[in-house]
Parts: sequence; structure tokens; C-alpha cells
Amino acid sequence: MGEEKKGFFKRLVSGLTKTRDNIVSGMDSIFHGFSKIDDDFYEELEETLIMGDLGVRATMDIIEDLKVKVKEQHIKEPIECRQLVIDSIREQMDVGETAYEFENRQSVVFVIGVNGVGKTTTIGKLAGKLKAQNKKVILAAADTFRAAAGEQLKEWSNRAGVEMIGGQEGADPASVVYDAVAAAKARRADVLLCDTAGRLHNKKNLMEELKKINRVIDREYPDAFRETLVVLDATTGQNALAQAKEFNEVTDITGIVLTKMDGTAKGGIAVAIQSELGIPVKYIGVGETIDDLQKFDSEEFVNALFYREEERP
Ligand SMILES: Nc1nc2c(ncn2[C@@H]2O[C@H](COP(=O)(O)OP(=O)(O)OP(=O)(O)O)[C@@H](O)[C@H]2O)c(=O)[nH]1
Repeated sequence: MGEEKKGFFKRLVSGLTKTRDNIVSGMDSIFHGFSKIDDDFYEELEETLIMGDLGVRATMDIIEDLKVKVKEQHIKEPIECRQLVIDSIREQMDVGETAYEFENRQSVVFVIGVNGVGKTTTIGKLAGKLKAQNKKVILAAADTFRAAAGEQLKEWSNRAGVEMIGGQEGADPASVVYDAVAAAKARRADVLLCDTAGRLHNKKNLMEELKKINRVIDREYPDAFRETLVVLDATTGQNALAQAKEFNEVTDITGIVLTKMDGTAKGGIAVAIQSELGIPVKYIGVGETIDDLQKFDSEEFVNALFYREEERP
């Protein structure tokens, strides 16, 4: 294992302590506590997975899959189910190879999310990450709905050492994006990160706003690659999944950022999101500082949950 991966694994392991306690300890007490595989066993397992925020659909699929395999392979001991469940969770999370194309081409990244999920912080972290890769980054403060949003983003642009283009409170977000595109072209920027609003209670307006912004990009910056990231707060569990579903109805999401994965018991939501929506979690937030954003890897996530370092497959 490379040093970078090793570090990622270690941090993931410690960050996922509560999630592990929540899901894995519960599962293990079932595997050890039951002497036979019966309806009660399946029911308890199902409850544990649901309580672990894996989502109803993924849980049902995992239980069904387990039942089939237990029959086919004539499994009698509950503990033999452990590996089958781990494999099944991994399959549920399979969304194919996750692409980070926008990091390496001229691109526009829309970042969407409701208030308080960590959207501004995420944009700041992402800007810092790209800057560290010698990319020229410009931020567009297109969440003009709240006065504080622009100021907060400005702080992050200073921290990351990148330029920010903003507008007056209440300004048309599309006009801010228009100005930001002009700046991006003039400065030959690599990545334009747009802080876009996320008012889910007014879906129609949000849809119109995003369409309008997209039209500006179509016209002014047609060659730029487009990425749409939705930021979700992992600590809100099923609520995060519901938000992802709603945003998915409004626009084409290309990736999810799950924030506050440090210390939450609800990390299982990553399984629910990838399983139910088929959209990759591309990054996780693991703290409040600029370095606390990591690429997400489903394999590593499952390994960090279920295996000690020396047992890793
Ligand atoms: N522990 C932890 N805290 C985070 C993480 N990401 C963001 N936060 C904190 O969450 C709070 C909200 O973050 P913001 O970036 O202000 O959230 P926002 O979505 O932009 O919210 P508004 O500015 O209110 O729209 C802040 O206190 C952040 O420091 C994370 O990954 N881990």
C-alpha cells in the first residue's frame, strides 16, 4: 500500500469509529449471538443495517442476496454470513470507476447544497486542493441569496489563495457566473468553482436558476467541462439521502460530497446514496480545515469499516 493510501486508511479508520460502532458492532453481535439462521436472525440484521443508515433499498437487497446465498451454499452458521454481507455491501456501492476529469481540464464546477451542510467550506477546501496541484482556480460567489454567503466564501478564497468574483446581495446568480466566466477566460483559469444556491423548498426557481446559469456557460464557455457536485451533511443521515434525491430531480448530479464524516455514526449513508442513486460520493469532508477534504474510495471505506489494517483483503 502506498504511503498516501495508508494515511487515508488510518484517518478513515479513526473517523469512522462511531459508524463502525453503529453498524459493525451491531452486526457482529448478531453473527455471534444467534446459533442458527432463521427469520429472527434476518430481521435483526435488517434492523441493524437500517439503523446504520444504509437505506431501506440497499438493506432489502443485501438481505435478499444473503438469503439466496445461504440457500445455495448450504450455510448453517450465522458467522459465515459476515463475509457475504460485506461483499454484498461492496456490490451495492459499485458505481463503476469514479471520474475526476474536471480536475484535469478546463472546467466549470457547480456546487449545490442547502444552508449549513458545509458548502462554502467544501468549495474552499476544493480550491485549496486544486491550487496545491498548480491549477489556476477562480471562485464565483453565485449564491447571492444570503449576504453572509459571499463574505464567507471570500474568507475561503483568501485562505486558499485564489481569486473570487462576487456580486451584490440579491444579484442575478447568472450575471455573477457571466462575470466569473469572463475572468476565467481572461486569466486562463483551469477550474471555475461556482457556489450556487440550494433552496430546495423552491424547486422550480432553483431549476430555472441552474438552467439560466447553464445557458450562460453554453454560450460563453462552451468548451469547458461541466461537473455538478451536491454537498450533503453526513450527520443528517436519511435526510441527506432525501436531499440528494430532490436535487437529482432538479439537475444532473455528477458527484456527491459528504461532509462531517469525521466522528459521525451515520457514515452508512454513503452506501445508501451510491446504492439508491448510483451517483458516486467523490469527496468526503473530515474536518474544518482546508486540508480536510479527501477523495472517497468505496473499497477503502468498506475495508476501513470491517477490517483491521492487518486483516485487509
Ligand atoms: N467537522 C466538520 N465540520 C465541517 C465539515 N465541513 C464543514 N464543516 C462545518 O460546518 C459548518 C457549516 O459549514 P459552511 O461551509 O458554513 O456551510 P454552508 O453549507 O456554506 O452553510 P451556509 O454558509 O450557512 O449556507 C461550519 O462550522 C464548518 O466548519 C467537515 O467535513 N467536518
